[in-house]
Amino acid sequence: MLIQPVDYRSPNAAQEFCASLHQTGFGVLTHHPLSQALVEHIYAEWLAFFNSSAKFNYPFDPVKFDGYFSPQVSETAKGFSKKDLKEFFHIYPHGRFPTEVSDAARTYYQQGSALAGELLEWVERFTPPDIQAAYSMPLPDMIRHSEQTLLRVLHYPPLQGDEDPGAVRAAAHGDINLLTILPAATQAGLQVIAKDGQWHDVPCDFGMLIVNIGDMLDEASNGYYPSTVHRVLNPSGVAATQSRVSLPLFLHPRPDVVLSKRYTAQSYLDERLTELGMKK
Ligand SMILES: O=C(O)CCC(=O)C(=O)O
Ligand SMILES: [Fe+2]
Repeated sequence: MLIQPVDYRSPNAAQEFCASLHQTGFGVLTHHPLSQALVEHIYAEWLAFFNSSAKFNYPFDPVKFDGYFSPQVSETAKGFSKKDLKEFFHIYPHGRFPTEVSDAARTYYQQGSALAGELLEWVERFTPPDIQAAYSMPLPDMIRHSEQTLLRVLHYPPLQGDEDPGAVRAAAHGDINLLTILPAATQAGLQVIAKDGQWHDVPCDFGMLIVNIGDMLDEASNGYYPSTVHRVLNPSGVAATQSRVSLPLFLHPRPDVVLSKRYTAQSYLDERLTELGMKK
């Protein structure tokens, strides 16, 4: 297995976890503080939301970037021509939130952001001094009072058999932000690419928390923490007839934060969203 799960409660958790992030761009935590019951509640009620027409009342806002993104407006990964087979809803503190669901996802936003902030402290602590010296500020300061962190509720619909050949649930991509935390989804399918170019399944036992480095942290750490390309495969067999729901939280710095000599968080995000076809 490429990625060894780390028990959040273990005395060496921070060190082992950061070693995994350094080596693979990914880390997996067991026995972490996020409530599995809360996650399951969100999966169930948002699946019902995606299966209803209420979602159309919240069309995505091209400026604020909140709301419902249909499969027709979904992302096209960098270097790909087909849109991913997914629909999703973007939750921001300042954005719209459906009246059809409970506030569970809002609660998760708070708790997930707090945990992601703690994991960013771990990352800071286990950054080698020469790399750390180039951070424009300590990593936890980059997210202080940030309003940019994004909770995405993702629905991959059952496959109908008439999908565009070559279209996949999530084509190979790197995340744009600092750090992503992702509870194990309702189905397997997430894979990560290793240095030798082989694809590996990411451990996804229900209850695990998957964490990965995004491009902004790769940029700020000069590649010490690599943003690793990952994808979600199309299922076959019975799983193809079922939905997959997942819940990535993308930890973002404030827009003015300097990432490197080349980029602020804002200039980096603008460039990447343009590449994704999400910003004109
Ligand atoms: O659905 C998943 O398991 C991963 C989603 C993902 O990689 C993304 O939205 O960036
Ligand atoms: Fe991703």
